[in-house]
Amino acid sequence: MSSSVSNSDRKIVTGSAGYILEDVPHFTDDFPDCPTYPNPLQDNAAYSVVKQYFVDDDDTVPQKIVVHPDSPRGTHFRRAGPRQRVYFESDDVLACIVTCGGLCPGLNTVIREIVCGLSYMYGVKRILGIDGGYRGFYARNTIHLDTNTVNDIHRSGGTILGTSRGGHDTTKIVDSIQDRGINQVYIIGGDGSQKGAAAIFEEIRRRKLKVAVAGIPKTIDNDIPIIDRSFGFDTAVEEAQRAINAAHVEATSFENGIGLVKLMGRYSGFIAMYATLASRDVDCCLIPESPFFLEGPGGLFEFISKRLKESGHMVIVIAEGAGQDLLAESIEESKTLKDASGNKLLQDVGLWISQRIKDHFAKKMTLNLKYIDPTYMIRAVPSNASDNVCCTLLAQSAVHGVMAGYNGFTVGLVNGRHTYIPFYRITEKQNKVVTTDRMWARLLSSTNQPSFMKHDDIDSNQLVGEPGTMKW
Ligand SMILES: Nc1ncnc2c1ncn2[C@@H]1O[C@H](COP(=O)(O)OP(=O)(O)O)[C@@H](O)[C@H]1O
Ligand SMILES: O=P(O)(O)OC[C@H]1O[C@](O)(COP(=O)(O)O)[C@@H](O)[C@@H]1O
Ligand SMILES: [Mg+2]
Repeated sequence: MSSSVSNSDRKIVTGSAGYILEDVPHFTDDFPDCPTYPNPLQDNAAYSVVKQYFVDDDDTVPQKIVVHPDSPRGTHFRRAGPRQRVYFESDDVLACIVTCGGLCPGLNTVIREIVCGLSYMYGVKRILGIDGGYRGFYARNTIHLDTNTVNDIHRSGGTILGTSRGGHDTTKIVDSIQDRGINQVYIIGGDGSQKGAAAIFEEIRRRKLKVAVAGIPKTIDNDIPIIDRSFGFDTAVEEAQRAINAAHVEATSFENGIGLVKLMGRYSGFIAMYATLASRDVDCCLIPESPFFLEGPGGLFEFISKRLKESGHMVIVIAEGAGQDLLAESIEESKTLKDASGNKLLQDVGLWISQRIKDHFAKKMTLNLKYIDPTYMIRAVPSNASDNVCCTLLAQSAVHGVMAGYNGFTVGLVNGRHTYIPFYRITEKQNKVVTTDRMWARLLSSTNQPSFMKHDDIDSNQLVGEPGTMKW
C-alpha cells in the first residue's frame, strides 16, 4: 500500500493498479502508544490447531469481484477476524449490547454469540444489556448478561433486550457510556441505528474516550448497501412462503380467486422478489423500485383480467413500500406522517389495492379476493439454521474487530467474506433492487407479468448506477 489519506471521517489507503482500501478507524489513530496484549485465542485449545487462524493485517476484500483484464483493482474493505495482538485486557473490558429498530429473526442469536464470543474466546466477564433500544442507555437500568443467561435465547424470536424507535440522544447516551465505564459498545440495528452508532462514535472520539463502537447490521429487507445480506432475510423469505402457499390455496379454491400477500420492504423489494422466485405460485410481484399503474392498457387491472381468464386464479405479492405514490395521490396526509425514528409511515398498500381491485371488477365478474398480511409474522419468528450461522459469524467478527482495536465500523459480508466497513459507507444510501439487473428480468420471466414500464420510464440512474447486492 503506497499512500494514505485520513481525515476525521475517512481513512483511504491507495495502492498500485487503482487499489483503494476504505479503511476503518483504529485505536492507534487517537492513542498511538496504547498497550497491546497477545490474543488469548492463541492458548485456546479449539483454535490453536487452526493453521493461520489470525488474519494478516494486509488482508482486504474487494467490493467488486467481476472484473476485466484492464479493470482497476478498485475499492476494498478490511477483512474481519482475529488478530495476533489485542488492545484490551480481558479483565478491563466492560461491554454492552443494544438492539434498536424493528424486530428481525436472529436478534437473540447475535446477542448470544456476542456474549459467548467475548466470554469463551476472550475471557471477558463483564457484559451489560441495554434495555429497550437507545433510550435504555439513559432511561433504564442495565441487564446483566452471561453465558448462562443467554444459553437458550436463540430459540426465541424478538430480542431479550427489547427494542425501540426514536429516543436517540447522543449526549445522554455517551454520558451514560462514560459514567458506567463501558469501553465496548455493540449496536445491533438497521440503517437508522447505524446512523445513531456513527453519531455516538463521533462524540466518543470528540471526548477522546478509549471506547470501541461496532455495528452489526440488522436488515430484514436487505436495504443496507455494500453487504451481500445480513441475518434474518433468509428466514423472512422462508416464512413468507407459508403466507404465499395459503394465498395460493385460497385462490385456487374459489371462482376467480385472488390471493394477495403483503410483505416487508419499505424501499427495497428483495423479500418480495426472493419470496416470489422461491414460490413459483406467484403471478405478479410488485416492489417499490418498479412503478406500476392500475388502469388502461399494460396496467395491473388488464393483467389481472387476462390471468384470471387464462387460469381462473392468481397470486399477487406486494412489498409494503410499492405503489405508495399511487396511494399518496388519494390520501393527502400520508405524505407527512413519520414514526418516532423519523421514518416515513407507509399507508397499508395491501388493503388499498385490495379495495381498488374489488371496486374495478365489481360490475364485471365474480371475484374472490383474500388479503393476507403476514408482515409481523415473518419478522417475529426465531431465525432458521442458515441465519443462525450468519448471526454467529457476524457476532464473532464484531468481537474480533473490537478486541483488535478497530473502531467505528459495521461488520458485514462482502462477496462471501466478513469485513469491517466504515459507518459512512453503510449510511450514505440504501440498497435497492436494480430493475435493469438480470435478477429482476428472471422474476419477470418467472411470473410473466408486465414490467409496467415504458422504455422511457427506465431511470437512467439505474442503467449506470451501482448494482444491487444479492446477484446471481
Ligand atoms: N439519523 C439518525 N441519527 C441518530 N439516531 C438515529 C438516526 N436515525 C435513526 N436513529 C435511531 O436509531 C434507532 C433505530 O432507528 P430505526 O430507523 O427505527 O430502525 P433501524 O435501525 O432498524 O432502521 C432509533 O432509536 C432512532 O432514533
Ligand atoms: O410497526 P413497526 O414496528 O414500526 O415496524 C414496521 C417496519 O419495520 C420494518 O420491518 C423494518 O424497519 P427498520 O429497518 O426501520 O427496523 C419495516 O419493514 C416496517 O415498515
Ligand atoms: Mg430502517
